[in-house]
Amino acid sequence: MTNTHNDLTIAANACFLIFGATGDLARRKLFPALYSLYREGKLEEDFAVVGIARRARTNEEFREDLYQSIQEFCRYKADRDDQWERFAQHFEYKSLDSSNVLGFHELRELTNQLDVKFNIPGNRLFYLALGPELFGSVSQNLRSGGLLDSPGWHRLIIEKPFGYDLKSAETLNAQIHEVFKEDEIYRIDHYLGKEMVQNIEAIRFANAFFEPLWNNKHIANIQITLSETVGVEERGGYYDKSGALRDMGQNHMLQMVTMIAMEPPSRMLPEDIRDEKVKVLRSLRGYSSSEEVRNHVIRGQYSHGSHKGKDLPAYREEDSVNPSSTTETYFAAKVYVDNFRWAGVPFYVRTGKRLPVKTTEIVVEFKNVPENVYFAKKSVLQPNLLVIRVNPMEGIFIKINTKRSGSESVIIPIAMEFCQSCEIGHNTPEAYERLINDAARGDSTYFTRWDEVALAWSFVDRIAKAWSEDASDLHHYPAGSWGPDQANNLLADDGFKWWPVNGQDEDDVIWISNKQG
Ligand SMILES: NC(=O)C1=CN([C@@H]2O[C@H](COP(=O)(O)OP(=O)(O)OC[C@H]3O[C@@H](n4cnc5c(N)ncnc54)[C@H](OP(=O)(O)O)[C@@H]3O)[C@@H](O)[C@H]2O)C=CC1
Ligand SMILES: O=C1O[C@H](COP(=O)(O)O)[C@@H](O)[C@H](O)[C@H]1O
Repeated sequence: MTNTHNDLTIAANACFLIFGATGDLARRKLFPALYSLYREGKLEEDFAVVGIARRARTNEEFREDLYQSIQEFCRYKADRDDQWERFAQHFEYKSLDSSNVLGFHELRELTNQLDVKFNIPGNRLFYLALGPELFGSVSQNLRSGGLLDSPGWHRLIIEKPFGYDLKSAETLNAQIHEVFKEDEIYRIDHYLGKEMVQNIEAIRFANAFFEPLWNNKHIANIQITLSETVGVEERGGYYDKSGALRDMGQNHMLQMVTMIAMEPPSRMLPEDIRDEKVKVLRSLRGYSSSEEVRNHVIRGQYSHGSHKGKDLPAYREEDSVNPSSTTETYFAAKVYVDNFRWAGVPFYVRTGKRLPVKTTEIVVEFKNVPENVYFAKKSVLQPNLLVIRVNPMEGIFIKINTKRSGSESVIIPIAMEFCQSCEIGHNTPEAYERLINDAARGDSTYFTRWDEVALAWSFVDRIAKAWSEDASDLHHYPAGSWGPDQANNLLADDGFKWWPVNGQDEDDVIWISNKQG
């Protein structure tokens, strides 16, 4: 296997045009990412950023918003010193309505001037941090307004959701393709920018003791949990139309399944990796009938509850949510990848809002040794686990069995943990930081290609269709709980259980960890 990922140290030399520059995503993620890249030398002095939105802002006001966003959300804090002044002078604001081509000619003039001012060879990175209804028209306006006439490369980063279902995604894709070629389109799935999701490749392909066991002969099941403590916050309007399956399942969840299940690519090149991911998506067993869906997918919606003593409203009481909504805020599914490697191995996946803990974790449960011939009378052997902790804690642990020291044959489980975030602390780049840097360097490995998106929608659409026909299987769970009990039966029916996240509640396990305290 050849590793041909681009050199991470190359600095971007481009004009970034951020559409939606006064919005939540820009403030919480994009500006902090750009500042971190600057502090780390991945942006040098030959770049410019134009923030675009409708509301009026002077450049000074925009730079003040930028400063506040960095103070609040960036892993580096800024001082109002020369370095800050140098950084801020790369930012300009342009007020325009993106759905209308009128302002785009002026935008082109502005970017041409910035090219000269900052010695940029016409490279353009367009970031659409806008509502999805604007993605198509903005792409068209970029062309009509002459923004694609500059020398250099032109790339489009597009936010999720990429469509609402396969049909709408196809329409959107066709609109964008009228303007941009596939290799110029960078569809964001920010989970692919997370350190430990990217680390899956290394864990699998750089370790002699994992890859030979990475198949249905040795793996009993895979569990992926994306749990959130938050509710829908200010996004009730969007979320009530989307639900957990579209919001997290179609993208982040299935992307993690592909990273775990894909075959080793022949080279670590974007297209080779994406080809392997597509094969996994093609192998997903589709559930079509209502009965199949009910047997394999559990959905839930949070009702009134509490978390850490705080009273929490029901989903139906949240702002901009239909009071009789049947939108799921939770789903758990048993997924099969029907190929030679994974035949018969269930992938149990679950995600939900208002669960007890914020965590993203992947558990690989290995099959037991053939027979517990030696220790059965005294000990119950626990399965070996490999646990990849993605979020918020980053790291891995493995759980193995060993003889209790001094005993004759008492077997005890030991968890050996490497807490990566404990080692490097705030130096872990944020997902958006990596992804913006990758797009600026032309590395599309951790962005989703159209065929991945389309296949993921095909899988999700069937479930969504069955659900839309009959909502009687929507279970209500108290906010602050682990979701509907029915999700436990998915595993119990196969003789498994959800492993506690973060290794919590496992009193009998001895931990060996680099964590302090
Ligand atoms: N926020 C988040 O954490 C995440 C967001 N996303 C996606 O990112 C995108 C942006 O989300 P978010 O920042 O939360 O949304 P916001 O509603 O906070 O921001 C929307 C932005 O778009 C601008 N805008 C809206 N209409 C126009 C228009 N016609 N012309 C120019 N600018 C316009 C708004 O500014 P103004 O009103 O001044 O025009 C504002 O800057 C969405 O697609 C969302 O789904 C994806 C994952 C996470
Ligand atoms: O894309 C989304 O992701 C967030 C969770 O992201 P994380 O990085 O904090 O785990 C989720 O809250 C949101 O609903 C969804 O749109």
